[in-house]
Amino acid sequence: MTAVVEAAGLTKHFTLRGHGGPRLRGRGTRTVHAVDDVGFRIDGGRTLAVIGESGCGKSTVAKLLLGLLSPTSGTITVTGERRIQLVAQNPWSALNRRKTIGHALDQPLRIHRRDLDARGRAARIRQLLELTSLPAEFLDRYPADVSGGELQRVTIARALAAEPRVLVLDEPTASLDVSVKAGLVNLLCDLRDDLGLTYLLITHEIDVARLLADEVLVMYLGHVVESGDADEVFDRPAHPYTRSLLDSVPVPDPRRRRTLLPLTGDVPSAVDPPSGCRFRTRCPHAVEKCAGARPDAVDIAPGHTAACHLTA
Ligand SMILES: Nc1ncnc2c1ncn2[C@@H]1O[C@H](COP(=O)(O)OP(=O)(O)OP(=O)(O)O)[C@@H](O)[C@H]1O
Repeated sequence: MTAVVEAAGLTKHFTLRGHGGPRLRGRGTRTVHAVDDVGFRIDGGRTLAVIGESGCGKSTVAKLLLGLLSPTSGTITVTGERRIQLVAQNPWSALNRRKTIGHALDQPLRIHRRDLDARGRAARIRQLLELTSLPAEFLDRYPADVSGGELQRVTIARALAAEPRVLVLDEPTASLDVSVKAGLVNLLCDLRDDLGLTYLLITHEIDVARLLADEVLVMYLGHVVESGDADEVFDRPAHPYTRSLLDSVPVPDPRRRRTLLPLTGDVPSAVDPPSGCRFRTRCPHAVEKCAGARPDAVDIAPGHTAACHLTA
């Protein structure tokens, strides 16, 4: 396996200046620890899911990969040509309501496939619709004429027009009904396998991560608290945060139910994160040591690590 995406010591701090913001409570400069010393790799054709509550740094990792932000320190690299596309949560905001779907698909081809003439682009557009299981008559329709699930397929088709190797899927199913979610997840699996795509999936939907991910990175307040093979992490979570996060999701299969440790309270501010283990202020098992040094990631099983003083 060869790594297509690799992050090492990846760190992004945002500086809040002046005394205008409500978070500053006065003058001076504060630092938002959005992403701190994060490392991972995604091999070609694989899916890494980054999971965690809102504010844990998932979108910041995605923006660093897309090159929309530059790291404060550390690196995030993509091998070969940097062909990465984003599939965002809200397909309505990603598309121009006044332009047809045909236009939305033609636009990226004009930029990324200069080798194609009008006829070549029309053929490629038909292929893109087929790839995403959309009918050819969609070409003349407007975003308002199709359902949310169909529109998300259009945004996937549009992303594919740029011939990417890597797709960043940022909450791709969050705006969709449960009934259309499964179809979209299946489509994403098929596209990955047929086109050899590599995915970075950002989600707070554990069921979607379970279906799509090969590997999982669990983030809490900018830190990676657990990572590894998806089945291993989901079936044998080692970090108290992962266990609580998974316990917050209803599980229909009683064999998969664990002792419930649901999350209580909110994620603390990333401006002044807790010392040591950042989860300690909400952790039911926290002991004095947890406020001291940041726990190192230790091996739980081959390819499965957790950063908790109590599992070390
Ligand atoms: N441009 C910015 N300036 C200041 N702080 C920021 C900025 N972008 C993100 N943050 C902060 O960085 C932290 C991580 O945010 P991020 O959006 O990456 O989290 P997330 O896990 O993706 O959450 P969500 O699911 O809500 O998008 C949060 O505390 C957020 O407020």
